[in-house]
Amino acid sequence: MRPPPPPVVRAVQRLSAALERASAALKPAQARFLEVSGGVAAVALMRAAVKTRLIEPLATGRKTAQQVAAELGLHADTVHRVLRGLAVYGLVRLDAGGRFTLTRTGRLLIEDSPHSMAGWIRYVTSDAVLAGWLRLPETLADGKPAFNEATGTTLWEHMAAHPDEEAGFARTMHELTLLAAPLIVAAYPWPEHGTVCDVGGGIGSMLAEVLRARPTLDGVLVDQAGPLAASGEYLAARGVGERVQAVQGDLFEGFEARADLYLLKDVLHDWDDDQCRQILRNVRAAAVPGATVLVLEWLQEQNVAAFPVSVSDLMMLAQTEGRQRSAAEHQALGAAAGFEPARVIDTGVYGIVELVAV
Ligand SMILES: C[S@@+](CC[C@H](N)C(=O)[O-])C[C@H]1O[C@@H](n2cnc3c(N)ncnc32)[C@H](O)[C@@H]1O
Repeated sequence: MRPPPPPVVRAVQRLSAALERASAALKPAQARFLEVSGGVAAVALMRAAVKTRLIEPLATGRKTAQQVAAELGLHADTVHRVLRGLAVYGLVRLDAGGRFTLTRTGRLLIEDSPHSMAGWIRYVTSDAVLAGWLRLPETLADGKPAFNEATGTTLWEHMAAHPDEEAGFARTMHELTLLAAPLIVAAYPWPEHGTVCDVGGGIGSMLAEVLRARPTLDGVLVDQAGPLAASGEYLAARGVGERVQAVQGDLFEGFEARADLYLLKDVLHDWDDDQCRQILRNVRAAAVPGATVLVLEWLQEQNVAAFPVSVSDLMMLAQTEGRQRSAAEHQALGAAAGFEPARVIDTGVYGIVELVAV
């Protein structure tokens, strides 16, 4: 039998086993940490790809970085490195011969492709939105709206003063709304007759899908001048232009729009509770008793961390005065403005919180 190792050797062995266990435990944590913090690179790469239309040459087939660079007049070595980075995030594929292929996710970066989300990347990486994110440390201390404090203006004033960004934002909302609209349309028992009014309805993306599903419904679209100006062409292209009345109105000053059903999709999440009550009071003032409001929002429970709703809540924190709320919170806001709660329908993406005017 071999003599036991001296105490100092046993101590070293114990220490090294402990270190090995610790490093085995730490490695996945470190890997996860780097993966999460690498998100900044993913967003920066997507922004560069949209701005230079980097992905578009790949729409016609597999290409090397040299071929992409030649088509776009870009720097070939940098194109290779950036496309290789995009491959890490699954937006393109890279083969051993140095050729890149577009993936279905990457295709969403192409302007004008079906379901393009290029506008979303433009918006979330715009200087103004980034200024809101960068102000978050101060907002943690004082709770003040990050965007407003960073830019000295609200998101909506900023949009009105920058028509290009306003059009880009409307397009972004349009892209996002089209993703969820089929689920929302399928989940709710829309009436056959009457009028649906989309309040803060942007260019009418949601309203158009409801009207297409119910050819005997009419529509009213309430929003500010910028989105309304773009709505005419869009609604006509969707074949519902003749059934929609556009009403330029302000959420806070009130508007005249008599309807059986009002939609508030991704509107209340932009505002604080007092502002939400004011908006709902103005909808109540426009409505008759018995009219229904559908609040269409991603629903956030206080103690549930979930994607995408909790990330959307942070976007609201960085960009607006609002937040994502639970169904019960929407019902409480509605009760303060003259609405009774009715059904809550989970579409799997959006919640539909039904409120009835009393
Ligand atoms: C987050 S977007 C939602 C757009 C649309 N409901 C959708 O889901 O695609 C908020 C909308 O509220 C509109 N809005 C913001 N402030 C407003 C105001 N004071 N009066 C009327 N509309 C306003 C914006 O123009 C924008 O279209």
